[in-house]
Amino acid sequence: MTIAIIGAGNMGGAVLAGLLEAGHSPESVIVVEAREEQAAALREKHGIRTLPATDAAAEADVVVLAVKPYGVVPVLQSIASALREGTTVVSLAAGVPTSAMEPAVPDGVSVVRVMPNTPALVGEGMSAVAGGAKATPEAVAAAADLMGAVGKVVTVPESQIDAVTAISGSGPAYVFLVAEAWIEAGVHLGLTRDDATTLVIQTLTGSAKLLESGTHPAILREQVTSPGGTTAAALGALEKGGLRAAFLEATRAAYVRSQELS
Ligand SMILES: NC(=O)C1=CN([C@@H]2O[C@H](COP(=O)(O)OP(=O)(O)OC[C@H]3O[C@@H](n4cnc5c(N)ncnc54)[C@H](O)[C@@H]3O)[C@@H](O)[C@H]2O)C=CC1
Ligand SMILES: O=C(O)[C@@H]1CCC=N1
Repeated sequence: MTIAIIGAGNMGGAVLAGLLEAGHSPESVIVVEAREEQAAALREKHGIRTLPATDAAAEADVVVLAVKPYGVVPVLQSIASALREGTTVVSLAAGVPTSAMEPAVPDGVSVVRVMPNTPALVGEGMSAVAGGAKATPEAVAAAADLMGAVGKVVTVPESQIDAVTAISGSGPAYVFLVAEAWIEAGVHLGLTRDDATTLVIQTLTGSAKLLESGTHPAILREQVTSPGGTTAAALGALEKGGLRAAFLEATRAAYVRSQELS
């Protein structure tokens, strides 16, 4: 199977690295990248080919679109005549519905929309996959397989992609903001910035692993919370500060913004 990646920045670059790591041969992956310096660096690092978009599209069984959202439809229009029947187009772009992409491709080409997130850069991504109206089940499965190279995958109806964007697409930024605030809080308490950073990152990593064990978050939280103790004092302050309400509001804002962008 030949995979063409159009746009090898953060997301496209992560998918490229994940595919090669998962055992795809460099000969089976073609990159289309507007920045020649980046294209040359990827050729050098991975031994892959870079080609003009139409040449890559003509060879590909799967075309991954990882350009900025405004570039998606123009790129599809520019490669449409080169796409063969049976090709799958997988778009990673936020806010571009399959209904906007499907008119740009010939009949017999499946369009699948994916919402990934940046931990894909380290093989720990979370992607949701949604097939367009004309996508075959095989095409949806191929997209899920592709994103499986850089993390976990769920399949959802496209109507839920805005909610996915609000939860996992934008989600890493929520964690990074919390980490930033938490580290600064440690510095306020007199820790060195290095120590505070180590304490926070390892606490996040260890807690994420405990969550992965499948125990409900409320039970894990109770295990940390002695009656009348330090955690109870901190949690009381977080509740008073409106943490839960802030999460509801934040994700609602991302959801609404995702709908607006579409
Ligand atoms: N960064 C994020 O957290 C997420 C990004 N996405 C989506 O992924 C897509 C890519 O985002 P990033 O990787 O962050 O952007 P980026 O700016 O890092 O990468 C885009 C790449 O496409 C290249 N490019 C632009 N036009 C091109 C063209 N016509 N032909 C070939 N290459 C072209 C650019 O040179 C650049 O390397 C966007 O549509 C975004 O909505 C989706 C979910 C999360
Ligand atoms: O902020 C954004 O619009 C994109 C979508 C999900 C993550 N980044």
